[in-house]
Amino acid sequence: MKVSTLSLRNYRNYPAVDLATDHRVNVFIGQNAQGKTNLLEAIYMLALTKSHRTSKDKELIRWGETHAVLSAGTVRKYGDCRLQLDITNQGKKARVNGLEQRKLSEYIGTLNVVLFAPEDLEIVKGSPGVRRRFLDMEIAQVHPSYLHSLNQYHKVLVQRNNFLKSGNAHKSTNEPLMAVWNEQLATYGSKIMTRRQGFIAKLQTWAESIHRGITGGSERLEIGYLPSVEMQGMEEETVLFDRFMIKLTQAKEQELRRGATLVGPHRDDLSFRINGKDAYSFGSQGQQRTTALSLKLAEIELIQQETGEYPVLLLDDVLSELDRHRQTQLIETFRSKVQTFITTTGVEGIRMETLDDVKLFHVSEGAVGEEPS
Ligand SMILES: Nc1ncnc2c1ncn2[C@@H]1O[C@H](COP(=O)(O)OP(=O)(O)OP(=O)(O)O)[C@@H](O)[C@H]1O
Repeated sequence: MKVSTLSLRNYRNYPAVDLATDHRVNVFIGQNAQGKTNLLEAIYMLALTKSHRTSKDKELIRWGETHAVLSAGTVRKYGDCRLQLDITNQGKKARVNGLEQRKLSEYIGTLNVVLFAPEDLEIVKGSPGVRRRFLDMEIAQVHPSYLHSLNQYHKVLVQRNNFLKSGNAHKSTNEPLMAVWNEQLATYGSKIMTRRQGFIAKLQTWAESIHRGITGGSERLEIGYLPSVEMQGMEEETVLFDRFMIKLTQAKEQELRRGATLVGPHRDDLSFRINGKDAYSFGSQGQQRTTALSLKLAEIELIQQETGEYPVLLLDDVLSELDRHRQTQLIETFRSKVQTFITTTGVEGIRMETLDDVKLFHVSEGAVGEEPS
């Protein structure tokens, strides 16, 4: 999979830019705050219809404007595609080859990307919410129905939480209403959890072998799923549903007291262990960074396995943070098979001689100049 052209209109600090990006490696070079990450964010938006930096779409529209448009030409195994995303204060609309997509959740997956940025360290070091977001974004790219379950689950969760908070949930006359929400919560919740469990099992296989390669065989990475409803091995959705319902019954009194839903995938977490030790508590900064890198490289392979095509790799200012060995490992991975977009303040850290088909773009104050190839 490849992005061959990229156009931005009134996006972040870009009034208008049109780029030919039909190269294996595209490098955006520029000083700080010139708009390099904005370009990667635009590609990420075209893939996932969400920014990796903000949940407020308003921030993406150029100041003083009301409408931003992103578009890209993509080259895929089964034909080329023209993608377009319109962003206004009222919402977003996606088009594929000019045809408006009924639902954004059905559009996601048309372009697959893997982004690796300094903030990814937070997947290991940060709060459980960061890890759940990582899981959700990655699974949604390869399983569009996952996003549907997630959206439905959150709708039920909000209603159920409001009800628990209101104090009306104590009344026995309201029990039938609670029973309906419990069933919906367990239905969508068990779908989400079985998907997460399957995804993590596959991610583990890839990440463990990649991590071993990066560390020269000295470290064994294990990824664990910590679901809020106990799972025994690979679970059937129906078995999990029953257990979810039992857990909700058991938690009833506590939920009424606390005024919140205490069971379900909104409380899931992930664990990372290096040679048997928890990377969150005991990992060095370098080990945590390598763990995040292994996860991202594993995702590349996993997307290929699930979709039959390699995703586009977006590297936001990360090469300079890696030592020579890890940098080489990263470059070797994407060199032959993955189209890559890199942002950097200078090319000194990048061993250009190891790359072929590279294009340099100079980014300055919302304008992009192409260096002749
Ligand atoms: N909605 C917006 N409208 C106009 N300009 C914006 C908007 N949002 C952000 N910017 C501008 O975009 C610039 C930041 O761009 P970006 O984050 O891509 O920087 P960068 O080149 O990646 O920098 P660094 O190397 O520091 O990460 C800033 O100058 C900021 O003021």
